[in-house]
Amino acid sequence: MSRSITLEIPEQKSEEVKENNKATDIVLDIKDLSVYYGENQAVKHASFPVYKNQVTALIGPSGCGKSTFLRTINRMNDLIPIAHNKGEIVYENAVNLLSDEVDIIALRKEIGMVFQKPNPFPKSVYNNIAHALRFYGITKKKELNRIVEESLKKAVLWDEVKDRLHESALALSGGQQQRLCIARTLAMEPNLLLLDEPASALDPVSNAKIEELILHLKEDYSIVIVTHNMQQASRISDKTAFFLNGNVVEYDDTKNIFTNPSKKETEDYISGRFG
Ligand SMILES: Nc1ncnc2c1ncn2[C@@H]1O[C@H](COP(=O)(O)OP(=O)(O)OP(=O)(O)O)[C@@H](O)[C@H]1O
Repeated sequence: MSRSITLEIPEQKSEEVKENNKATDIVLDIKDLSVYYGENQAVKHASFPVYKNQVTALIGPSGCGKSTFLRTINRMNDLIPIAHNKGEIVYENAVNLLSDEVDIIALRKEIGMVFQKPNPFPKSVYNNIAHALRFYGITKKKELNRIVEESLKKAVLWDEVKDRLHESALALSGGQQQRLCIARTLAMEPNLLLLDEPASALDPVSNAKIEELILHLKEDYSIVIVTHNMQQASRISDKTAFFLNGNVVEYDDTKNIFTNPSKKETEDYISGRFG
């Protein structure tokens, strides 16, 4: 059962210490994480850091555990009765996200997730964003208007929808719906964004817009993205983790993974020899 403690993070050390200590640049430290569905082990002893203000890409063939890994971070897998896990996901050097004591609602506010298929609510564009804000107690119209506008601007959607705020979100194009889902997540002022193939269901133009948006967002957020698109991973990410059969075969700077991988399996995968 989750007790209602929030993800309060202790004060950071002085800027000087911060600069000299790489550990303070880590937003998530994954330590020996294993995830199971019943007897099936979908993630096997994963250990790697996720750095602040960077994009970390998770790549690998279908069924190798990427989505499971992502869903475990914001505890979406709690909803699957046969799922269980071992190991730790240490957030901001302070909280193990897998601990029973973590307040799941606070966690999901701080760590937002966007899925492969755009999933706007069957509500107006405005209310897609305002709905969750009201849930968190923001009810003043002026404040709601400000956050809705800011979030849509951050998601580079404002200009396209500012005259359609009270139309149904379902009338937007797929690419616009996905940027609305990103805006909805940003309205919660998250710290970390988890993106599960956010552009794969979209046309090339919308895909390019999402990529551009991700590059822009990493100035303010840390991002973990699952992608099947090798070019996309190499264009937008700083770090890449290559998953195979639940194992993290290789984790490195994206540049190294794509130009000089140290494992043969990685080389075979990125050169299209399997997957
Ligand atoms: N809800 C679930 N219940 C039982 N097993 C599951 C569930 N979700 C995933 N699995 C299993 O866990 C393993 C990893 O699946 P996962 O979806 O994490 O892989 P993936 O790398 O994200 O695949 P894809 O790229 O196709 O989305 C697979 O064997 C899959 O069948």
